[in-house]
This record gives sequence, structure tokens and C-alpha cells, in this order.
Amino acid sequence: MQDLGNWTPSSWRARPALQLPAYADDGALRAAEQRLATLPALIFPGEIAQLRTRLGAVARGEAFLLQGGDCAESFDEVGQDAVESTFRVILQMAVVLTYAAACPVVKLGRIAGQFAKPRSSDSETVDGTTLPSYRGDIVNGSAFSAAARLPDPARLLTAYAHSTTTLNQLRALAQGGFADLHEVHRWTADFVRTSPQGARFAELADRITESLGFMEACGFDAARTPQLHAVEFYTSHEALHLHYEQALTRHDARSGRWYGGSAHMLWLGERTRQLEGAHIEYLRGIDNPVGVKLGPNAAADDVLRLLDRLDPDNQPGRSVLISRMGSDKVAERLPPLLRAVRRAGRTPVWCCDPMHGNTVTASNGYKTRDFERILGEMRGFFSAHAQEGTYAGGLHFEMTGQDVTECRGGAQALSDEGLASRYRSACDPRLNGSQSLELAFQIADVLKAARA
Ligand SMILES: O=C[C@H](O)[C@H](O)COP(=O)(O)O
Ligand SMILES: C=C(OP(=O)(O)O)C(=O)O
Ligand SMILES: [Mn+2]
Repeated sequence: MQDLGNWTPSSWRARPALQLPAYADDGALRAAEQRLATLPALIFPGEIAQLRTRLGAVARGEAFLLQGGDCAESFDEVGQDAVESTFRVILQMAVVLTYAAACPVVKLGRIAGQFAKPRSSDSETVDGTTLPSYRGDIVNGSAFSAAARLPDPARLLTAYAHSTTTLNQLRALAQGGFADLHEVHRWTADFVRTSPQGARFAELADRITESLGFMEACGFDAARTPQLHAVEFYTSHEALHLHYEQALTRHDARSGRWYGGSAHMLWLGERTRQLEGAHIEYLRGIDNPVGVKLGPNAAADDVLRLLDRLDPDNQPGRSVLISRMGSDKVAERLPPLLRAVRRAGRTPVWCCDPMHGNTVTASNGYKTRDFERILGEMRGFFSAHAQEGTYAGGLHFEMTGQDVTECRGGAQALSDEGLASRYRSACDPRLNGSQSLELAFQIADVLKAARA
């Protein structure tokens, strides 16, 4: 078993911690942490071990990882629509990829806990008024008022409550009949059904339905094949708010290991991955699969030191490296990292986040991303792996199943003016349901070619 040295769930507190809120009332923070520590973990060790096994298959090139969801979940949107629509689009994307590339797809939501946000600036100025930045619903409110922006420790408990609600809904959707492959036609949202993507998906769904009918006519017993009736769906979020993560850390008496009980998988962002920092210290001691984002300034040596710290035994399925270079930099910056990791004999999952290196400001002030640049980084990621003889293992998207207008382009040809109509994200722009499906068809072609 990995030697954790002097690690404890609270050893991160002796290290410099970036991006954490400064609470005015220490007593209220401690009370919230103590309350959380008495509540059940959201995710249990057996489920975490199962995801490690699935990601191990990705690391070996036998499966593909699809990770996606909101940039920042909102307390106001916890409920039927937002969760169900994102779940159904992830299912649709996964079916498109599985069908095209005949490759199992591991489905991992940025969901049921994605409430904490790192920011470039501590404050925001609007019309001459300066207030603290919004840092995610677990910390403060997105409304531009002094009261909303005050960090409130009671939000830690609301985040836990909302995560349990969402997780309960996800478990029901994944296991309760909705995800049955015989229902594949029902997964399309109404606004997508009439789009070119909707039509393309309907054709694919017809082929799947026909194949199932054919196989059942040949005597294949679908009723005895659980994989047709339910899906494995896992959760993840950025492990930014360490007070929250520590309070949900649990010891597993059976294995003797510690695990983060807030999600199956946890990752660190580009801004909090300092080797000697608090966030890496926390992550190294838990047994979950863990990820690290890598931006264009990551050096090969940094990446190897991070793997030494997080995954010293080089266990397939433990570490996920998520590159987010930008479409204009991926061809130059990613190959040296792939080469160094391969030469060191390391076997992390390599995943691409084509969102965070491609954020721009539209002419009317909206934070946005271009569909073509997202696609461009994704293609650059596959090319870099082909060039280096490594496996392009997965993709990480900021997306929603809803009909929002936050990213430009795609078949809908969303323009700067179009962004204003339904821009709902409190942080970064997401692909909408139709853009997400369009992207899945594009990736399917690339994945099929890469696997051939
Ligand atoms: O989601 C990631 C970050 O929180 C986000 O990209 C930061 O955005 P900012 O540069 O507006 O702070
Ligand atoms: C903060 C995020 O990304 P990054 O750390 O890559 O900027 C994120 O995934 O929301
Ligand atoms: Mn984001």
C-alpha cells in the first residue's frame, strides 16, 4: 500500500493554500465543518474502486473517458431539468462515441459538487463599484451586491445538501430505466430533435433499435443483460474548497485507506497545482482517482514531479492529466509533455479540456468560446498523441443539456448578438445540448480513425 508519510486529512493546513475564501467568522466555519464531518459520505469506497478500474482500462487504451458538465453548478438550478438534461446529453454523446469507435465510454459528470471556482482576480468592478469576485455557490452568491458576495460558511452545508439531491437524481436516472438502451430515442431534448444533430442522432438510434431487435429475434436475451438497461455514471468536481473536502474525507476500515467522500473523482485546476501547495498535499493522501489540469506553461519536469507525488506507484486509473493548452498552442506544448511522461514509463490517463485555453471576450462583453477552436484543440490533442505514440484517452467539456447561448459557432452559428438571449452561466460559457451533440459526432470520426 502507498506510504503516505505524515499525511493526514488536515496536513494541507500547514501548506500555502491559494484561492480559498477568507471567512469573517471562524466559529461559523468550524461549526459547518464539524457538522459536515458527522454526515455520511456521498460516495463509498467500492464505487471509487470501480471507477479506478474503469480508468485503468482507459489508461491501457481499452476505453475512452467522457467528462462533462457545468463550469459552476448553481444552487438555484438543482432540480429536475438542469440535471436530467445534462445527463441525457452525456448519454447521447457516449452512445455516439461507443457506436462509432466500438469503444467503451466511461461517463463522468462535472456534477453533484462542482460548486467552487478559482478566479483570475479577487475582485470585480462594475460601473465604478468594486466587490469581491464570485467564487462559486459554495462560497458566495453570483449577484452583484455586497451582501451576496460575502463568503458564508453556511453555504458548505447547502452545497452538501444540493449534491445529495443531484446524486440521488443521477442514481435514479442511471439505474431506474431512463438509461435503458431501448429508450435511446427518448434521450433527445425537444429543441435538439428538430436540429441537424437531432436528425443524425435519430438515424443512429434507429440503427441501435434495429440491431437490438435483430439480436433479440436471434435469441439474445436482453432481459438478462444488465448493461443494456442501466449505465455506470460517476461524479467529479474540482477539489478547490479544502475545508469542505477534508470534512467529507473518510477512513475505510476494510482497506485501511482514506478516501474523498464528496465525489468519485477529484481534480485540481491550473491555478492550485503547486507541488508544495495545500491542494496537492490533500489530494495525494486520498484513494480516489485524481486529476490535474495542465496549461500551456506546464513544464515536463513539473508534470513528472506531480505524478511522483500523486501516483508514486504508477497505478493505471489513479491519475488523470487534463491538458488545456489552447487551440493555438496544443501542437507545440503538448508533445514534449507526452514524450517525457512516456519515457518515464508513466501510464496516466491523458484527457483534453478544449474549453479553458480557448476563452475570449465577445465584442459585447460576454465571456465566450468558439466552437471551431474547441474542435481545433480536440483535433490537436489527437494528433499530438498519434505523433508521440501515446493514447488520447478522453475529453473534458463545460456543457449543459439546456438550450443556452454561451459559446459561439457550431451548426447553430451563434454570433456575438445571439449570446445575449439565453446566457445563463455564472462563470464560464458552456456548450449547449445541440453543440455538445454536434461535437460528439465530430469526435466520433476522429476517435474512429485514431483507434483504427
Ligand atoms: O472555471 C474556471 C475558472 O474559474 C474561470 O475560468 C476563471 O475565470 P476568470 O478568469 O473570469 O476568473
Ligand atoms: C477552473 C477550471 O479550469 P482550469 O483550472 O483549467 O482553468 C475548471 O475546470 O473550471
Ligand atoms: Mn470553467
